[in-house]
Amino acid sequence: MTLAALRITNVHRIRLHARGQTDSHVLVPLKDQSTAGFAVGDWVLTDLITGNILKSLNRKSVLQRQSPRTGNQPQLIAANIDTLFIVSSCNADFKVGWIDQFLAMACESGITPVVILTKADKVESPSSWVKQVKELSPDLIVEAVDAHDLIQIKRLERWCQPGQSVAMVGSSGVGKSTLLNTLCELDTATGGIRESDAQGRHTTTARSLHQTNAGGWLVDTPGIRVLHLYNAAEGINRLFPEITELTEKCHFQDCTHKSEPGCALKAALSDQSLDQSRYQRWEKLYQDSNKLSETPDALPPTWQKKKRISKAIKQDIKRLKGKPKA
Ligand SMILES: Nc1nc2c(ncn2[C@@H]2O[C@H](COP(=O)(O)OP(=O)(O)OP(=O)(O)O)[C@@H](O)[C@H]2O)c(=O)[nH]1
Ligand SMILES: [Zn+2]
Repeated sequence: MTLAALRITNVHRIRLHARGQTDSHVLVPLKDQSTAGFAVGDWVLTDLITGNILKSLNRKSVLQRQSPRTGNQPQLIAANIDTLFIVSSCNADFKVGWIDQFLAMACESGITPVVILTKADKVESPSSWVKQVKELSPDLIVEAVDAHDLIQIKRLERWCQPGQSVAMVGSSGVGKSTLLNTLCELDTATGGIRESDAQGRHTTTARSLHQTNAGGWLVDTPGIRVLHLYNAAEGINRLFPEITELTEKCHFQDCTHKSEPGCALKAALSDQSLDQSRYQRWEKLYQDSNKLSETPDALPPTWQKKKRISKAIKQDIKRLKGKPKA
């Protein structure tokens, strides 16, 4: 038996591609293993003689979404990732809700999010685009670049050093393949699996792991156009810490922040100590993450809870009635 730790570079329906120190391997999972259980970026202990995967090594992080096919099952996007490049462009209307979902997904997994705005060469003032994104979250890292420009792309290399792994997400046409080609010096033909779409445009279709010029790893994740968060309550909480803090002060532990008395969120909205737009973004993320979730992060009031609410209201009324008149 010759053992080696290999890193999964591509996941196909019946086989996996993996890389060792210097060579590439094709692995066929055993009968009790399914390729769906592996993610690009996974480390596997393999017997090089038989090609059998003996063990999947523990993941330090995992990016996953709700499977678009099976609903509430998780679908693995990538594993062992340190940084998530959320790619948008300076000449497209970037959708705040879309960026928020990826921010929550990164926060959930303990991955550093970095927003990359491509096509900075096509606009007069890239800084105004950067400012718009920075308004989403005070600590958010945002970089505006021309994805073709090797010198500008050097700014992204601090996340691509040896031992580091980056995953890249973004809608079609924002410049992910261009970034991949510049960061990894690939030519388009080897940059990924590309197919023509209905308009005859070339588009990348498979997730894959590539070594960057700086010595790290980059996972391209084409085809992630719709994202339904999977188990992202913790990520949403981390993204909106001031709202999380308020929800802990609500009178009812399972407050839905709709009509309950003693809701700290509603109080903060009415005295304007809570930013309305951040509240709306938080609410949208929660609603989206609960749409398909098997174990919703926030449940609607149950009959027990309604009963407790009406009891609390009755107690309040009684207390007020009992108060001596001033
Ligand atoms: N001027 C300019 N053009 C860019 C930049 N980034 C990408 N492009 C161009 O935009 C077009 C789409 O870029 P791609 O890199 O193929 O986009 P993609 O995100 O990989 O698209 P899919 O493969 O469909 O997911 C190409 O014609 C690129 O040359 C940039 O920073 N500046
Ligand atoms: Zn509340």
